[in-house]
Amino acid sequence: MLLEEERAALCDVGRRLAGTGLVTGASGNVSVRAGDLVAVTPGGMMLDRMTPADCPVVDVEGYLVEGERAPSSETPMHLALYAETDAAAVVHTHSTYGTVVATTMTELPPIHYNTLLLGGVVRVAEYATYGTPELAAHVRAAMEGGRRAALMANHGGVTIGRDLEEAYENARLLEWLCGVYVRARAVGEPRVLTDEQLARVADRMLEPPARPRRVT
Ligand SMILES: C[C@H](O)[C@@H](O)[C@@H](O)C(=O)COP(=O)(O)O
Repeated sequence: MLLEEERAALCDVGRRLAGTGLVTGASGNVSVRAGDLVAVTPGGMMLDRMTPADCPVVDVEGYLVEGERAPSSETPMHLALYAETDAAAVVHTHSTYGTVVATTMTELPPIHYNTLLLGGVVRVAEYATYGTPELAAHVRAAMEGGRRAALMANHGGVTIGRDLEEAYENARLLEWLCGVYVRARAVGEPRVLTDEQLARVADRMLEPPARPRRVT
C-alpha cells in the first residue's frame, strides 16, 4: 500500500479531531504530502471511522493514484496550499468557535499574541461554495504572507503545518484563539493588541532562549 504510514497517521488525527470536537459527523478533512503524492481523507466519511485503506492517494495534480474511495471534496484546496506554501499537511475543521468567527468577522482580531504562532492575524477567506476552485483560491489568498491558518467565511477553519502534528496543533490553537475571542466579547470589549505590541512579541519570539542565570 502506498503511503501506508501517512494514511495511518490521517486516521489517528481524524480520531483526535473528532474526539476534541473540532469536527463532527462527516465534516472536516485532512491530508499529508510525501513528495509528489498526497494522502487525503475520503469524501463524506466520519473522520473517526476511517481505516488507512479508506484514504485515497492522489498526485499533486489531483489525479487518483491509489484507493477505492473518492478523495475529499476539498482536495483542490489542500493541493492549492501545497502548491503555494511549505506545507506538508493540511487540516480543515468545522470547529465551533472558529465557525462563529468565520460567520461574523473578516479577521480574528489579535487580542492574544499567540496569533503570531499562526503567522500573524488570521484572516477570513471570502465565501465560496465548498469544494470549488474559487474557495481554494480564496483560502490561498487568505494565507498569503506566511500564515499557517485561515478561517473560511460561513464554513470553518484550515491550518497547515510542516508535518501532520504541526497542522493538527495549529488547528487546536486556532480554535483556542477563536474561543478566547468569542468569550471575551461576551464579557466586554476585548483590547486588541496594536501592531507595535505584536511586533515586540514577534522580536522576542525570535530571540534565542535566555541562558539560565544564578539567582543570588
Ligand atoms: C459538505 C462538506 O461537508 C464540506 O463542508 C467540506 O468542507 C467538509 O468539511 C467535508 O467534505 P469531505 O467529506 O468531502 O471531505
